[in-house]
Amino acid sequence: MTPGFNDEQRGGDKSLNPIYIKNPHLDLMKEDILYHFNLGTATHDLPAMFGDVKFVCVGGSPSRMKSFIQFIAGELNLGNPTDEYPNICAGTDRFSMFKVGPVLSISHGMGVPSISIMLHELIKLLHHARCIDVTVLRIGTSGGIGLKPGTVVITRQSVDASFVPQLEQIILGKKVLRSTELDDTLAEELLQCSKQLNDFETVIGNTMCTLDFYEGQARLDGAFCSYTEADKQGYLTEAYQAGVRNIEMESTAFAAMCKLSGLQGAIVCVTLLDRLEGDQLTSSHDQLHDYQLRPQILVGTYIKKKLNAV
Ligand SMILES: O=P(O)(O)O[C@H]1O[C@H](CO)[C@@H](O)[C@H]1O
Ligand SMILES: O=c1cc[nH]c(=O)[nH]1
Repeated sequence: MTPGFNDEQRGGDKSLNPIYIKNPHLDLMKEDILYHFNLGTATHDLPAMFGDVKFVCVGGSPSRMKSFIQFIAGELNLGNPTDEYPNICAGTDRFSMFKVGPVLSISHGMGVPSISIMLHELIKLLHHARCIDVTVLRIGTSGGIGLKPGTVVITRQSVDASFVPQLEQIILGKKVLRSTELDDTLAEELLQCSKQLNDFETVIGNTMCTLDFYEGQARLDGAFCSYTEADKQGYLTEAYQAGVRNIEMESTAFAAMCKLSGLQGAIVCVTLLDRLEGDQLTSSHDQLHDYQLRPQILVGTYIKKKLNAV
């Protein structure tokens, strides 16, 4: 039996938000192997390892997620930022996972298929561990539209490449559309947090999720390109008019899967360049590193504030 979460285990308190698993087959399985995490219900005591998790921060790169756990450990006085934190998924090189106190930090690779695999296993992990009231935050990078590079965008709505707030998925050969609605209150709280920090520009806007970094994002510098600079500008201007302020590659899957599972979710991405001005990332390594820290600082401050308020 998979150790699922029910009302009784919640002590009857309906105000606590469980993780929703909508899969009757799981209950029939003797064990559940979370293959890409190298974890499983028969091999690991998931409630003991993860039962206290309240915040899960995710981002594409393993080194970013490792430095985030070091940063948050210092912020929460739970450890030293220079300490080494073990990779819980060390038995696999698909994803990296780190934990300090109630914060889990996981890499998700690039693109919707990769984050979608990670989120299936994360949602099951949180379910098996009987976690409640979990918030998931994507701390990422993106290309901005009409924003100064370094601006942080908190996603209001994640839209596809036609500016529609939906994730299109093929299941059993048929198109299934899923809503990408995010939590307005959480986005607003993060914006307020950034205003208090007063460290860098932050806006709330729509985020466009594409299936590719080059042609999918109207770049002129890929290996192939069949459109003009004017076509590119026309498309990005249309996106801007539809409320899009940044472009990345995971937000529709992130938003759809948070919504399906009842997890509170937010997407906080820094813009590395203004796509109306160019396509190549010409900023120095140090500048890009500084930009990448901004979502971490904002989300770290938010988590600290939330935990101190308890
Ligand atoms: O936010 P991170 O993880 O940096 O990911 C962004 O950067 C990658 C492309 O360079 C894409 O995966 C995009 O979503
Ligand atoms: O332009 C960019 C920069 C980062 N990530 C993206 O997906 N696009």
